[in-house]
Amino acid sequence: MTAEDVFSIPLDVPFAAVDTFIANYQRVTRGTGRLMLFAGDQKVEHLNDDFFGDGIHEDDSSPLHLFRIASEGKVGVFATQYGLVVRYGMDFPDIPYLVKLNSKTHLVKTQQKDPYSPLLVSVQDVVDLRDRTGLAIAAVGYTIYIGSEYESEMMREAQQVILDAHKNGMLVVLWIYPRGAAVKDEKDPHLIAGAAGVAAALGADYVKVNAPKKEGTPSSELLKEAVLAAGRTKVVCAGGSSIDEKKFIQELYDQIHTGGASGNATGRNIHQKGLAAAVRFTEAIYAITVEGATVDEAWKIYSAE
Ligand SMILES: O=P(O)(O)OC[C@H]1O[C@](O)(COP(=O)(O)O)[C@@H](O)[C@@H]1O
Repeated sequence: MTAEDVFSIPLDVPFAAVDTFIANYQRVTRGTGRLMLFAGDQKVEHLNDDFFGDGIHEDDSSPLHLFRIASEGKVGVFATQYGLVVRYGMDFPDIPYLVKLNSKTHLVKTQQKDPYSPLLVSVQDVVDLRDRTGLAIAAVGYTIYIGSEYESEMMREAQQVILDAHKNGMLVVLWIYPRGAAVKDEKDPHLIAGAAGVAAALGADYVKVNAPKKEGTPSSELLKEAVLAAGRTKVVCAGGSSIDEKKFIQELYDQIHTGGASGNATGRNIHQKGLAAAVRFTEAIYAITVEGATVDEAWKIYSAE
């Protein structure tokens, strides 16, 4: 264990919120610090492309599928937008939630305009919902596109989100993507490490980055620079489009055990499956991420009918 692995409560969590912060951390990581984040924010991010069409199970065509998976599967935290939480949360009170505070669609391409994704809902709205309903809203999330001409506005909002969330005992996951006309290679390992460093400087608990890529070096090796740059902010990697399950499990294992990642943020690879397979895949991912399973053990969990 290094000095970076030690769980410490950030100093912007006031005394009155410390117990809530610790309880949320314990709940979403089972006390391991490793986060299995089930990403269900693509209804906005990718419109219906991720939910309907070739290779996507028909179960995925309704938002209910996301909630069923999060409820029946093994998930550290389920990330989705505020509107979905208020529409379905009454039927799924046991899910640990992360409310994604900003989102944008993919219709306007970065060649047309630099991305900007302002807040849709405030931390206070989320706190009010949590306190009024008793839902287990353990965290909030925010996406920053560094390199965009609007990065300063997103950074300022993200900083405020962290202050407000910590004041209320909630964890914060920042999604940070280098993106926009100024960015030549979004997956450049040095740039991804820069994104991880931005999250550390803002005081995020977790940062979600894309897995770095560079010809000739395994991605998990490249990830080490980002994990070092992030320091006490823990790094989790994005899932990406659906791939072969065994390959996914191996990549995740390598990200954690070679790259030093503290978990994963996975959407399509889970929810594009039918309910039973999706639930089994959450169990396999959870086993690798939180329970220290090997690739073979996780594969057995997924492939057992
Ligand atoms: O596993 P997935 O489906 O890639 O989801 C992980 C995350 O990546 C996103 O899909 C966004 O990624 P992009 O902006 O690169 O498309 C988020 O919506 C989601 O939280």
